[in-house]
Amino acid sequence: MAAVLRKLIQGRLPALAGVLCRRSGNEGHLFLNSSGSTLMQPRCGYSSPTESVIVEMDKATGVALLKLNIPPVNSLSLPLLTELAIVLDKLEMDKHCRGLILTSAVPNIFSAGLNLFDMMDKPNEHYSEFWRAVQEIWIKLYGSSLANIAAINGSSPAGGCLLALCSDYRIMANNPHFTIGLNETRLGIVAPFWYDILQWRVHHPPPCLHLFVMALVFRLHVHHPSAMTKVTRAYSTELKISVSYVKQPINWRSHEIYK
Ligand SMILES: CCCCCCCCC/C=C/C(=O)SCCNC(=O)CCNC(=O)[C@H](O)C(C)(C)COP(=O)(O)OP(=O)(O)OC[C@H]1O[C@@H](n2cnc3c(N)ncnc32)[C@H](O)[C@@H]1OP(=O)(O)O
Repeated sequence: MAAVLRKLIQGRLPALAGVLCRRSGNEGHLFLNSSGSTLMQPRCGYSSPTESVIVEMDKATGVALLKLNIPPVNSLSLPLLTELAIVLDKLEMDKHCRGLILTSAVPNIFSAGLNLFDMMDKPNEHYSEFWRAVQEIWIKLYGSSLANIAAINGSSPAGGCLLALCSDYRIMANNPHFTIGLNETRLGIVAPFWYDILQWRVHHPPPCLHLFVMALVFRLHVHHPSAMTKVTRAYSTELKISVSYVKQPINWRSHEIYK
């Protein structure tokens, strides 16, 4: 909670909002179209060594666009998880970076979840390393001090859904062919209890959070800059409560769904 409040105080969420709303047209503006592709003009960029994670940093706003880039399905293999962790660490340490948007460079797929081949026919040491890497990504994204949004521009089953749930907010392309959810139960993989809680929070967001983000997405700021300021001021208390709700420490004993 402290981390989220810190983001709010440091103005990181509004910074991210600025990227979503600042300019009209396609220039510097991120949105998802019906095919799920993201449009944004980067100011400068760098990539992880194997380009499995492409990073486009908008220096003007301090918001980094991260595109997962492992065709055919962005499955979360040990190398991809490791590179993503390195990129997240770099951004966290970059004092110019204020927020990130996680999306995919692979058409129609956000992420197919954990790489199935990393979970079979491997020595025990591999499993330890793999699950440690999974856990690390969850901790880095959920505990990040940067404001982060998942721009889900394709199907996102299982671990792909987990990536999205770790973000502060999710926007998914409106395409009936794109699916999201926990299909891994069919494979006998039991999702941990906190996964449940994350989903519950996503399905029961405080109304104010929606109001705020929707206002941004519909570019209230572009068409009515003063209205956006009014919304932010009028709901400042609710907004703080909403934002602090996004990443509460998870304590299943005290959570509503376990009472
Ligand atoms: C404390 C911390 C604890 C943390 C604990 C956290 C718990 C998290 C639990 C998470 C568990 C998981 O993620 S388990 C993973 C579950 N994921 C899945 O079951 C994904 C299933 N895949 C799909 O639904 C589909 O593939 C989908 C992504 C929609 C794309 O469909 P398409 O028709 O476009 O493509 P396909 O033809 O199916 O797939 C293209 C190729 O990609 C391969 N492929 C697809 N998914 C793959 C995958 N996950 N891993 C590897 N390879 C995959 C296929 O075999 C094909 O390979 P070729 O035939 O060689 O071309």
